[in-house]
Amino acid sequence: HWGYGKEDGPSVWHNNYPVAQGNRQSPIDIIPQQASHDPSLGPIVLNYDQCTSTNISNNGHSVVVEFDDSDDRSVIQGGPLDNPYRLKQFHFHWGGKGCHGSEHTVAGNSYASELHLVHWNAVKYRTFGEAAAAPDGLAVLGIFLETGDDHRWLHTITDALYMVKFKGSVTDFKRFNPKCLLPSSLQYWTYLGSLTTPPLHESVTWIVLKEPIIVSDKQMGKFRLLLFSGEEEDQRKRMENNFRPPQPLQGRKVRSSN
Ligand SMILES: COc1cc(C[n+]2ccc3cc(OS(N)(=O)=O)ccc3c2)cc(OC)c1OC
Ligand SMILES: [Zn+2]
Repeated sequence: HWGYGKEDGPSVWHNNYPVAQGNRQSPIDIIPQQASHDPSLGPIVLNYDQCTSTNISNNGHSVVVEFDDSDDRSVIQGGPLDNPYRLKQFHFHWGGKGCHGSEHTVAGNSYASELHLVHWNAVKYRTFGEAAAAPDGLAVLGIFLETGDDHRWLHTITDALYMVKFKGSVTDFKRFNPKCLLPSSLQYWTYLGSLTTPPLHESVTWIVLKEPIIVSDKQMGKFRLLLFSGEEEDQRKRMENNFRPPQPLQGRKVRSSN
């Protein structure tokens, strides 16, 4: 199976997932000066108010908050998107103590962590899996986390992490509205890419916010109490550095909202 270690990490994923060497892989290094400003790019609109989070779990790669995506209560639309895309889950990628762990980088600089809100095109496709295999199936909103002061609302998530320490653990996590994790500006970069973990499907319209949110070292430290390993495994492997490094741009254009 795949992971983030020396033997099973991003450098060998192509053995089982050849698309890893495809021409629209993610993440990428975003170079702001090379992004083309596109006045036709409208603002992104997030309707998360009826948000319907269901549970929080440790899938052995990250911590994931799932949503009930049986209707259009939580959607993202506008910007580069032709349809509303339905929120399915969000999860994080982070580094080791004091190291950086974001997936996208900005002019070669990485942030402490990166939050991904994963949405699927329920107008054109019947299921997430079907959408995940289609070039316009998914839209992932990426938000950088930078260390500084405590984040007022991230506690709701970090306080629940002890309940999902081991791979395969899941617990109820209701009525969490991810709107509280957004920065003040929704200015973004957008480009066509892929899932950043296997199966690495090239089905993602990426929308990466320019403004990071600020979280404390202490809050980031709680993510590192999670384990890649299951309760029954004898070696405990701390969950950290669960990020894929930037991939070749392959001639793609990154567009910038104004
Ligand atoms: C619910 O069904 C699926 C769940 C998943 C779980 N999954 C796996 C990998 C993912 C990688 C992701 O990559 S990221 N880091 O770019 O956001 C996002 C969501 C993911 C969700 C994958 C599927 O097919 C690809 C599914 O359809 C069969
Ligand atoms: Zn991700």
